[in-house]
Amino acid sequence: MPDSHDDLPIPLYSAAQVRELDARLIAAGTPGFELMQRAGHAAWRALRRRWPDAGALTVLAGRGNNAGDGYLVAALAKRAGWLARVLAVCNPAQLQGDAAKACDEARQAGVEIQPWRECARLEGVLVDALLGTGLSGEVREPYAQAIRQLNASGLPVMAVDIPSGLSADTGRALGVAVRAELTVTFIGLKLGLLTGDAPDCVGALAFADLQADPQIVAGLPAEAVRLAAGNVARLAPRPRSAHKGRYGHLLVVGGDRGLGGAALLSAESALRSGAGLVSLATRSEHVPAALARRAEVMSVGVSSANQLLALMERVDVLVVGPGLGQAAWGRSLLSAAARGARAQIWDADALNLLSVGAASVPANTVLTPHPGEAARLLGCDISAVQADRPAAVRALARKYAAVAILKGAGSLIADPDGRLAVCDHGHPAMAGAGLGDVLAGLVGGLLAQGLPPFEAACLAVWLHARAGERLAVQGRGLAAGDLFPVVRQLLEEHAPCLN
Ligand SMILES: NC(=O)C1=CN([C@@H]2O[C@H](COP(=O)(O)OP(=O)(O)OC[C@H]3O[C@@H](n4cnc5c(N)ncnc54)[C@H](OP(=O)(O)O)[C@@H]3O)[C@@H](O)[C@H]2O)[C@H](O)CC1
Ligand SMILES: [K+]
Repeated sequence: MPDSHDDLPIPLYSAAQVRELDARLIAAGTPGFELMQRAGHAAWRALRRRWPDAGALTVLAGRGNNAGDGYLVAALAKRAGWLARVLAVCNPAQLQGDAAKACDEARQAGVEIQPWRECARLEGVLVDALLGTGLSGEVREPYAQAIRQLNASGLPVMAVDIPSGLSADTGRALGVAVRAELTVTFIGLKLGLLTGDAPDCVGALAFADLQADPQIVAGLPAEAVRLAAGNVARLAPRPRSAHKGRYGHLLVVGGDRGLGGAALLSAESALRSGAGLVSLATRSEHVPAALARRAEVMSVGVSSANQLLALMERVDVLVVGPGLGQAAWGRSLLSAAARGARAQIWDADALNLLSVGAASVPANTVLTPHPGEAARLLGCDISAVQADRPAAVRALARKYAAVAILKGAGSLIADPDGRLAVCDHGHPAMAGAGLGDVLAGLVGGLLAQGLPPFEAACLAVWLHARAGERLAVQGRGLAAGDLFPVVRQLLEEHAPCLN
């Protein structure tokens, strides 16, 4: 396994699962202290790679095995001729088992071990070995104060296994969390390193498998998978005899008065992602502009549910919601769509109307809420959604018996059978108008080409996030429509159209 956070489909574990992995490896004959020594070496290697000339480090150590890792990093640094100090947040005499052994190793190497004080002098690279997967509940004092001091120091920070204060299961900062430049995590990638507050805390992520027996690791079911080129679905190459009838007919329903652009963005996104035919059912006043902008989209003015039902006869996939509004027009069209037997994507106002019981979700639907919409759908507040994003997206999938995409930092995809995927690509510049419309159209376009709902949702989220990332790092302001050519290019790279 590479020790860098490469674009690989790595399984994601909960804290309990990683502890179980630890126990299985030890039961299979690898002593716990051996694992800790490997962790110490992996962390020290990653630190030296990133800060080769630092020459000094200060470890902030707690009282569990996470601290043990930190003591061993200090011992290795000292032996390499670096200045190495450990500031112990709790009395080292309280250390037990492997952590106590690690502390002895640091002492024998000549590491200076002092009690941590708020006024303690910090120098060199700071090593966060306060809390790891043993964190439970909001961070207590004096750990919280140590974390605040570390974050305020302005010095480079490496987190051991997980930034202290970050929940390994949910990615939420439990009161306060370390903001690291680099996190070195061991044996199993934790789900909480990729979603929620993690993008603000983890920094660059390095992964070290500690030479764990792959068979033992594979023997433990993972909590989720990280989406990567290696595990997102691929569209089948197209035969030279391909014709548009083979790639689905998608209908976008939306665009109430003043909201026509959202629906058109979705339609164009579906078109650009390869759907065979794309229609747009919208307010009549938007039709001339839609035809002018995208003649390839068959735009039709609709004003009644019956008109929509007639259109639905001819299509394979529906995208309902972009610019739908929540007035009578949008309500009547959503109630018609809900009677459809086709695969559907419910986005934006379709979700808001769903949350007030204006319609019920048909089978084969993909829901694409952002955290606010998810909170309304679950009848809770947004802080509860963000407090445990994996639980929230799973609850949505179960409640509506649908595939659910929970957008936001570290987008999550769940299906009613319990599958869970995380996409840790993306960029803050993507928090803008229209990006959701483009994603909804992209999911629809992939469904129209025959991908099952969960696979279509995962591939769409991954393409959308990668495209946004590629554009944002070019330093350009990001308009939603800018994604179209980049998504197309990524699709071609990932799943070439021709053999
Ligand atoms: N399998 C692996 O991946 C390996 C992991 N290693 C390292 O081990 C840690 C996990 O070590 P563990 O001892 O289980 O737990 P921690 O070190 O994370 O922390 C336990 C101590 O933290 C205190 N604690 C817990 N919650 C809080 C809180 N909210 N506020 C303050 N303090 C808290 C807890 O105190 P209690 O009073 O609650 O007991 C414990 O003292 C893992 O992350 C890796 O770094 C191995 O080294 C290598 C293999
Ligand atoms: K830590």
